[in-house]
Amino acid sequence: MIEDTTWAEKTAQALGISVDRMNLIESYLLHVIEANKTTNLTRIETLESGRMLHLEDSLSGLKEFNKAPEGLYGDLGTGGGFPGVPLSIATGRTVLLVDSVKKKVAILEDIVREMGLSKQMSTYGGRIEDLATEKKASFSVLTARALSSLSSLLELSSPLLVQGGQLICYKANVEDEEIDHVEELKGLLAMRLVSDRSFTLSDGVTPRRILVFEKKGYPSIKLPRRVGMAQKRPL
Ligand SMILES: C[S@@+](CC[C@H](N)C(=O)[O-])C[C@H]1O[C@@H](n2cnc3c(N)ncnc32)[C@H](O)[C@@H]1O
Repeated sequence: MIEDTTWAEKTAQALGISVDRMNLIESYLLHVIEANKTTNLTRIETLESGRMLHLEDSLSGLKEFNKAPEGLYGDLGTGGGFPGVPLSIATGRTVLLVDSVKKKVAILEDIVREMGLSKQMSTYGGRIEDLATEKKASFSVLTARALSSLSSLLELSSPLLVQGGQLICYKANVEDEEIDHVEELKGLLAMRLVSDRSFTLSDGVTPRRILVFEKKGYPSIKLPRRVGMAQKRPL
């Protein structure tokens, strides 16, 4: 119990957020771990590993997130709500949690309601490509962790973003070829790399790379392509 308090306090201080918000973020993780006993939301099952691999990791992009333009925020392929829920609680920014698996989204909806966070968080149970048709050029910031290759992420995000809107990608190791490839797709997708930061999580070994892309101009192909194409047949 004493150790739990210390973790939330230490993390809150390191990140410059209030202890109350950090406690709420940790409480969300506990809800996810509980729900995970009956439905597969995440492969992470313990509080200790969840603190690092879900909470610390989700919040590791705060620096980039805080610089993103004001406006609608969406977490693409949110799964158990990461990084969307921790980022939303930490900053007070409203979020749309997007995932194609309706069962997962229904559980997130329940947790969010139970925690009294429904005003700040809503869900979309469907594919990103369909959201792009329904809410074209509506988002100022998007996040994506453990979702797809960079080229697929840029293709899925471009039609959703307003001009100057940003996509924050949480990646592990990225090959130079993948970066070169998205450079080549810059004109086609109207998405350009604006920041790139690499580090390890607090265990000293888990690699993390945060890449931020900005929408500038208009894609030279019609987006979204047919549902599934961006991930099955990346450009
Ligand atoms: C590996 S999980 C990552 C979950 C979470 N972002 C995390 O880092 O813990 C990827 C999630 O993306 C969702 N997903 C994949 N492709 C999608 C698409 N085209 N539209 C909506 N959701 C998608 C999957 O259902 C899955 O829940």
